[in-house]
Amino acid sequence: MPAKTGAEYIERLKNAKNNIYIHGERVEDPTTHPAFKNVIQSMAKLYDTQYEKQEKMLYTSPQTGDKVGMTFYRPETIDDLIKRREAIQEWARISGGMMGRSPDYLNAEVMAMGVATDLFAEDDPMFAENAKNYYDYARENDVSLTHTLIHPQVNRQKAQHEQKDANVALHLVEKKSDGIIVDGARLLATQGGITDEILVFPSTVKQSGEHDDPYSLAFVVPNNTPGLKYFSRESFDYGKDEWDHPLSSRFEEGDAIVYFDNVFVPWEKVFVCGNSSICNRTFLETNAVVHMSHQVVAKNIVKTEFVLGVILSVMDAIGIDKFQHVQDKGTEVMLILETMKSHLYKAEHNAKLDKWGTMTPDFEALNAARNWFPRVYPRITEILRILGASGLMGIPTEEDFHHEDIGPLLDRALQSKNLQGYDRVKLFRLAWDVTMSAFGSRQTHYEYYFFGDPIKMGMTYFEQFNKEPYKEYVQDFLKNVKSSKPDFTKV
Ligand SMILES: Cc1cc2nc3c(=O)[nH]c(=O)nc-3n(C[C@H](O)[C@H](O)[C@H](O)COP(=O)(O)OP(=O)(O)OC[C@H]3O[C@@H](n4cnc5c(N)ncnc54)[C@H](O)[C@@H]3O)c2cc1C
Repeated sequence: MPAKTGAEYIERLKNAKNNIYIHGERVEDPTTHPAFKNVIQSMAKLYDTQYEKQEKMLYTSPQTGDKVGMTFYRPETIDDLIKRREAIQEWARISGGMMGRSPDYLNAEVMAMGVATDLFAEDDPMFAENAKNYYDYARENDVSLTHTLIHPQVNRQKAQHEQKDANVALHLVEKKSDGIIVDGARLLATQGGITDEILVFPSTVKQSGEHDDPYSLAFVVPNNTPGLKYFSRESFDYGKDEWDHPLSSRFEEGDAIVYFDNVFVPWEKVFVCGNSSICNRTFLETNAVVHMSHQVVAKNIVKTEFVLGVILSVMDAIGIDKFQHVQDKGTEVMLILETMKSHLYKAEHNAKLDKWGTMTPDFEALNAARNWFPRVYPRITEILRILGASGLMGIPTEEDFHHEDIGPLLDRALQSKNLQGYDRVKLFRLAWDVTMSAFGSRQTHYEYYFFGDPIKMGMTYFEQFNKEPYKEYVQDFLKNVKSSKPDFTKV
């Protein structure tokens, strides 16, 4: 089946009748529900773009000859890697990088795990075959995915099996001849319920011991599998129009707690079954984390370009661009952008074929970028907030501008250096939605946490960093410093 269109994505969701709960009700049809219908339209736009820009967004399937999504592509050369990244950035531009779970993120994971399958075979060759088949299936059917990696946040000092109610977390209940039964809760699925299927994988950073084997699982199921439930958080799409909420009204992806109520998973959809050792190594040893980081860094470059554009437009609008500290803040964001681009460039141009023949970006560069961006994105939005000042609060709605008494007054009162009040508020509403709305705050939270706890990621980075050359460098330097060390044994 060729890559899907937006209409096909919507049709599948309508027919799937996934079990989603929000605001105290069960959602009958997410495609028409106020909390989901707008982001579903944005997802549909991504899929339609595949056909509007076929040259960039599609390629010929090696299996069926159909045109399939470029974001499933398995790169074999550096040019391939760049082609895939250009497709990623094409999608990211549609939302200003505000859709963290555009399908390319998990398509990269499915591709990597479907090719580098040796690890899954450690337990049973069937699991490796499953991973390979799933990549083929997802690519050929343009399956949209969410994923869930984390156990419930009960007591982080204890391993899962030590928790007071350990089986609150997703765990293996039973192995049967045709599959497994799993039960319990998992966190946190962005776009939970509004994709076709859900991937369950271990955390990218947290490690488990063998006592946690019953909680160490990797599998995939359709979202309408009996017993699978999504408990969505309150929606930040308040039903306002695009002018008032330019981002929240279109790109609010939602996050959901996932509950597996004795869910049956057929063996052919299982990749890891009760093996913490394999889980601990999954993301690194399959290079999935490398390909996912490539997507993330490419997407976050677009996001930084977008927010920098908003910052510069705000500066122009209120005539602050010549002030020293304002320029310095603009420079801070420009430096972040250029540094991210350098990471990406290094990652792509130092890419190497891995042992499975996949062109794999240089992880050193991507790992630095994925550890760094969560630390600086909050600063980027802080800068926009500081520069916007009261302008981020003086933002009447479009209806106010249409009111015959006050519209003309607002248009005059809120004028800026280069804009009439109406256009200046349109810009500042965007700045507010990037920074201060519920949607904007969640974006900052998302960038900080979505890849894992940045503190834990930073510790792993520190531990894995090759520190010896730098210590030796200083040792050599010290050796050459003229010294006359006293003989302390004689004192
Ligand atoms: C907006 C958003 C969207 C997300 N989307 C997804 C998604 O689609 N799929 C998915 O699987 N996950 C998703 N996540 C979850 C994300 O993976 C986790 O937030 C992340 O892994 C951190 O885990 P946690 O939230 O359980 O934090 P915790 O692990 O509970 O940490 C809470 C705090 O305690 C500290 N802490 C915890 N343990 C230790 C320790 N041992 N030593 C020192 N400090 C510690 C942490 O540093 C942190 O400050 C999302 C998160 C957010 C915020």
